[in-house]
Amino acid sequence: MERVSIIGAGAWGTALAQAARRAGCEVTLWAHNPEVAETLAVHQENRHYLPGIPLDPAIRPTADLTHAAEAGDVLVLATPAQHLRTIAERLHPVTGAEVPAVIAAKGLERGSSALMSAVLAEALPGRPAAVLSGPTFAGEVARGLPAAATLAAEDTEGAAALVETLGSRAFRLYASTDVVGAQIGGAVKNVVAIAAGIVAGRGLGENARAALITRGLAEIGRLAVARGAHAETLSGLSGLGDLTLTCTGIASRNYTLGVALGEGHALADVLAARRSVTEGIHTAKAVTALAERAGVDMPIAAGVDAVVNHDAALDDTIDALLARPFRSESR
Ligand SMILES: NC(=O)C1=CN([C@@H]2O[C@H](COP(=O)(O)OP(=O)(O)OC[C@H]3O[C@@H](n4cnc5c(N)ncnc54)[C@H](O)[C@@H]3O)[C@@H](O)[C@H]2O)C=CC1
Ligand SMILES: O=C(CO)COP(=O)(O)O
Repeated sequence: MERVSIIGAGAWGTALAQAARRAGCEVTLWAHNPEVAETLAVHQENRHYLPGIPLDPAIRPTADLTHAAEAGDVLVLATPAQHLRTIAERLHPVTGAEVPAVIAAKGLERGSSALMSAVLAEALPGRPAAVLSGPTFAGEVARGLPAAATLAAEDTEGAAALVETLGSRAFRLYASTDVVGAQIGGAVKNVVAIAAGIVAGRGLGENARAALITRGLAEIGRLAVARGAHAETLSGLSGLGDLTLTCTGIASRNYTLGVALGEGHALADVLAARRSVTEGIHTAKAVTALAERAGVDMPIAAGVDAVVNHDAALDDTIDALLARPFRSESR
């Protein structure tokens, strides 16, 4: 039986623990907060981040990172993106260099604008790194409803091996070698989802949301290709698949944040009422800086960054987007 350690017991880490159990793995689940590990052990339920879903009692919760690292022949990193560096640095001295690390976080690092694979290369050097990304709301995956995602690793055999380890009937994984494309799709869709939510919350209509999703995909594609991704990855599960889910599904934290902003609620009030992470806020800042440096036009991401990180007025930002000059659709 393969031993898998999931690092991060938020909604997604918990769902991945369930998926790995269904795939027949021995699973350890590390929680940053000892209280979460305790509730997982006592109730076989993640009452903090994924309430109401009974978990496989064979999942082994722990708050001891060294123990979790030693218990896994595969590590799945499911912390929020902004915490991945610190956790990976703590893992460095306690894991073997041969242990593959699968990045399940979706985001760019604030400040450096680095992809999670670049963060990992610095914090856990020399490790085979893979990326798991796709349209996967945690609650549905935890319940065992069917879902599919991209499992990308530069090494084809490594990707295929991880698909075998983590994939199952209800959690269908598709191997890819496009580590960059899978990460950019997964990270930037959160930013576009905030914009899609704003469109819905402001009552701008279904046409506007479809336009926003499509033009959002265009700007994700421009950045991804500029960073060396394959264009076709962006029409796959980690691109169009996740973008569609997150820009329409009411289980999305990013989309519902946008809806609330569009309805006129203040960002601080929405965030104060949430325990869970809304990745698009951080990634909006990071991706806007990255796009500026790379000379890639990303007006939707820049608009979201202006609203959520720089207090720009919503209606002015929407007006500025609508006033942009007409251009060829292929640009
Ligand atoms: N929830 C979902 O449906 C999916 C989430 N993801 C991605 O997975 C990542 C984790 O998201 P969720 O599990 O949903 O988060 P969550 O909001 O459910 O939980 C947040 C997690 O962060 C942990 N945390 C808080 N402070 C920390 C710190 N200083 N160091 C380390 N960990 C800390 C909390 O203990 C908790 O485990 C995100 O990048 C998200 O985009 C990816 C696919 C699906
Ligand atoms: O990544 C996700 C689904 O694939 C979860 O999206 P949210 O973080 O917006 O809830």
